[in-house]
Amino acid sequence: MATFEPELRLALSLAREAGALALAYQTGGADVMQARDKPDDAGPVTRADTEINTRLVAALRAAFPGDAVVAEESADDAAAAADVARCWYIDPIDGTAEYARGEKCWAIQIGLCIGGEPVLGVVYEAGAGRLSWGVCTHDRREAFVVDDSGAAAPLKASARPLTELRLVSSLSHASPKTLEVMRVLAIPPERNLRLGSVGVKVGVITRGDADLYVHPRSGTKLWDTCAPWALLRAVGGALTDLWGHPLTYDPRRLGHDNGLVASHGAHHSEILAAIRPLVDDWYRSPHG
Ligand SMILES: Nc1ncnc2c1ncn2[C@@H]1O[C@H](COP(=O)(O)O)[C@@H](OP(=O)(O)O)[C@H]1O
Ligand SMILES: [Mg+2]
Repeated sequence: MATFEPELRLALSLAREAGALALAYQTGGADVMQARDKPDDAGPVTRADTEINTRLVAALRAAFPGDAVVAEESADDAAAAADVARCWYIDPIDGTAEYARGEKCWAIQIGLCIGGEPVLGVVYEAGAGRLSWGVCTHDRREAFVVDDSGAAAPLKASARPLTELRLVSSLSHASPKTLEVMRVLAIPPERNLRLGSVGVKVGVITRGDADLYVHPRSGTKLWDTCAPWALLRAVGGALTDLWGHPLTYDPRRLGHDNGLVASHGAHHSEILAAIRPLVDDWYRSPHG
């Protein structure tokens, strides 16, 4: 039986350790965080991103030497993972822009894909004191959220009807296309919660506090979605590109160039159908 207990235990302890380091640096202020911009408009990076990246990659390689590890701040060698069945995708800090501004909506994300399918995910929102984990395999389907006191509760997505959908969307990478999505789905502004980090946004759906996350543009990468998608799969949610195609986890193609639609699952196909005329209008054909 594949329960992935050793993998889960290690990922949880690494995430907690990394979260403590990131919080210590964030509390230290700008001089300690050392935020700078990556080349080619790739967004900000801080000392916590690079140091946590190094620690997580080393620990996972040591514990599981046969596995591939693809991590945001050392992704130049990602293509070498293409022929390895088990691949970890690591985002040392997702929502770095928010982290560097001293906000709370960022997360340490550790995900494991097997044969291109996310089976295990840990998303630690250290600033918010919330750690979510999920395992979704043939033998085990479980997802929990644990607070800093250690109290754990099972994750459970909502099944709010199409007429009452609550949206989560990007804070730092907003797109005017989101307003068009809100118009066709009749979602008023007060039902659009804007937050940093894919893991934080998907986390809101896995706790039933929102139903839908749309990122109507490129820019997210496999390490942004792997761990959150494992959580969402475990609670019966859905995640596709804007056309409804499943996401592919091939380390030779790191970008989700066709956007993201994550939902509680119950109305995913209706949501895709409602936004399809917009999507067709935005792009002549799926690219990437
Ligand atoms: N248009 C875009 N350009 C660059 N990066 C983008 C992007 N849209 C999303 N991302 C990346 O996707 C992640 C989630 O974005 P957001 O928090 O806005 O939802 C962030 O990862 P990092 O914070 O790990 O760099 C961010 O950099
Ligand atoms: Mg990220």
